[in-house]
Amino acid sequence: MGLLDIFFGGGGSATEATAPRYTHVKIHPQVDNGIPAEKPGFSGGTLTCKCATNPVVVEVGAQTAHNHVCGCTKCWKPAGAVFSQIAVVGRDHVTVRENGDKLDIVDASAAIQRHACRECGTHMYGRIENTGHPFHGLDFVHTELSDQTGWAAPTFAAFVSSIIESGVDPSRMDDIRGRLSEIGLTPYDCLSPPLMDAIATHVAKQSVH
Ligand SMILES: N[C@@H](CCC(=O)N[C@@H](CSCO)C(=O)NCC(=O)O)C(=O)O
Ligand SMILES: [Zn+2]
Ligand SMILES: [Zn+2]
Repeated sequence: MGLLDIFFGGGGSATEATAPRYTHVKIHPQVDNGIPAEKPGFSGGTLTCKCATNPVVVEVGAQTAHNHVCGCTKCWKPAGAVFSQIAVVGRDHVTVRENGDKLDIVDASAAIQRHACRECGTHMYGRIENTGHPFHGLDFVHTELSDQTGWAAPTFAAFVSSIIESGVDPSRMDDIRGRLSEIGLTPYDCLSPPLMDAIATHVAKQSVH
């Protein structure tokens, strides 16, 4: 194979379909069997915790944005999942509707204060109270807690290397990154480039040059 073949994909036709190689690798129930389609015009729904009785219900009155799977240790994951799935929405669109007395803040010192059901442990929304934070004004929510369909689909994977901090064997990382790429969730070890650029822009505006 010559240099041009390497650059231009010699050895296979451009239309040749590549069979998925990593279907045995599980990421999160919302993405393992196909990512549900986002609906144009979708305008929100309700999130319900996992309690069989008196669940906490939170209304999210708008479509979410920047949905992603997150490998960090802080975001809530359903049982058995290696990643969480998490999106943002304007804080003004998040309202606790039922059993809010069951909510506790997981870690008040964290940038994102995660309000979790103390009985089942589900994180119902994460709020940034620091007005200087680049994402102040946005709440973090897990739309898989909703029965409605049409929420923003995840588009990338964040904090992928951080899954090792939760106990994943480093030898699995090639397969996990392979699976994420295969399903269209480009893996990053921090946030996606547009979000990192937004953070850097915020920091640049705050600093005096
Ligand atoms: N390696 C750490 C990373 C934790 C981290 O920085 N998480 C991000 C993303 S959470 C949603 O995408 C973050 O912004 N955290 C702020 C916070 O959690 O308050 C780890 O895995 O713990
Ligand atoms: Zn609960
Ligand atoms: Zn996270």
